[in-house]
Amino acid sequence: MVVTRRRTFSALLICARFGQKCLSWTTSSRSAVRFESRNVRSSHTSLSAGDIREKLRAFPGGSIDLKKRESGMAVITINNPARMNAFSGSMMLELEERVHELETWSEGKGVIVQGAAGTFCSGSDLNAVRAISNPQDGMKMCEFMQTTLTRLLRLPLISVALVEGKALGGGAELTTACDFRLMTSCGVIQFVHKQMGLVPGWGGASRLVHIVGSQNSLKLLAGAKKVDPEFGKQIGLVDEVLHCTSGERNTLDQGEQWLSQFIKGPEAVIRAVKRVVLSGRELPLEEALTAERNVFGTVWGGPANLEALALKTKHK
Ligand SMILES: CCC(=O)SCCNC(=O)CCNC(=O)[C@H](O)C(C)(C)COP(=O)(O)OP(=O)(O)OC[C@H]1O[C@@H](n2cnc3c(N)ncnc32)[C@H](O)[C@@H]1OP(=O)(O)O
Repeated sequence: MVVTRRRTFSALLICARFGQKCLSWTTSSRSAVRFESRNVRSSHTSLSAGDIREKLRAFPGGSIDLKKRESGMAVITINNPARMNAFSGSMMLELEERVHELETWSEGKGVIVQGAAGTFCSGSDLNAVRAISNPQDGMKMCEFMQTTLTRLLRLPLISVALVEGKALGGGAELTTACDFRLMTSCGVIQFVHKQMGLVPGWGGASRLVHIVGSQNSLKLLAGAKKVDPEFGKQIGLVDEVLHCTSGERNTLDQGEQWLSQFIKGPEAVIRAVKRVVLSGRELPLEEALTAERNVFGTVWGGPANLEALALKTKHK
């Protein structure tokens, strides 16, 4: 973990070797984030992550399952069907472990995040929420989930949230921590926080503004508006609508088929694509341009590039 204290947003370091440490910046006097090509760590000096782990561990149930395929596609399943895939405390901890596994998976190209048993995720487990309902614990839980979801979004893999059934509260926030959102025709994304007397805290509001803009975000958050596939596509939250069929397998097949069009080819190139988009999304232009050059250097003259040149590839 790297903690560099600064008073402003501006400290930014770009190093030449994108393959290892690439970029790091500090975000405020209270927190620091290190962004590496394969790793993100966040630490708030006034809040201890250690004791929230203990508290989260006290709320077991469900699991976060990860399957990594030889094709370079992984599937994360939010698995707690008895509670509509709500996040228990132990599931929050497990998600962090699964994200770490993906950070160290050098053959990976894509990841699908889905819910078990025909629904996506109903947010945090309300039983755990009741038990840690003081503001300090709430903020620590948010810090923990923000860090994990930021790391999920920054994986060098193209990520897809596969929304079958309902994505509510923290479940809606989770969808925004993926590059794309696919939704079955009977799916719903709803930021129900306002109806719970809350606002998003897992980073979902900040990411939502980047995806759909502030006007649409206000509508979704202040109106706790249900997003069906048609409205989702209209505002740019949903990238593709899938058939609503019975059977989880079928929906996953559709999701995998959709994602496979973007992860064809060598992993070095796919991961480089994700990295240049990530730096464009997260960095000021000058820094993004430098990062882009550095990533370019990792593929220029590389095996895929040389092969394409040898084949005299034409783009008809
Ligand atoms: C980060 C901030 C947050 O995430 S705050 C949490 C936001 N989420 C919510 O408020 C979801 C509340 N739940 C609901 O609205 C409904 O249960 C939904 C998800 C629409 C499903 O409705 P329905 O199909 O009728 O099933 P149901 O209500 O009988 O639920 C089945 C069992 O699942 C449980 N469940 C559901 N959601 C949660 C949750 N978030 N935490 C804990 N348990 C949950 C229900 O209580 C129900 O359990 P049981 O069968 O009564 O034992």
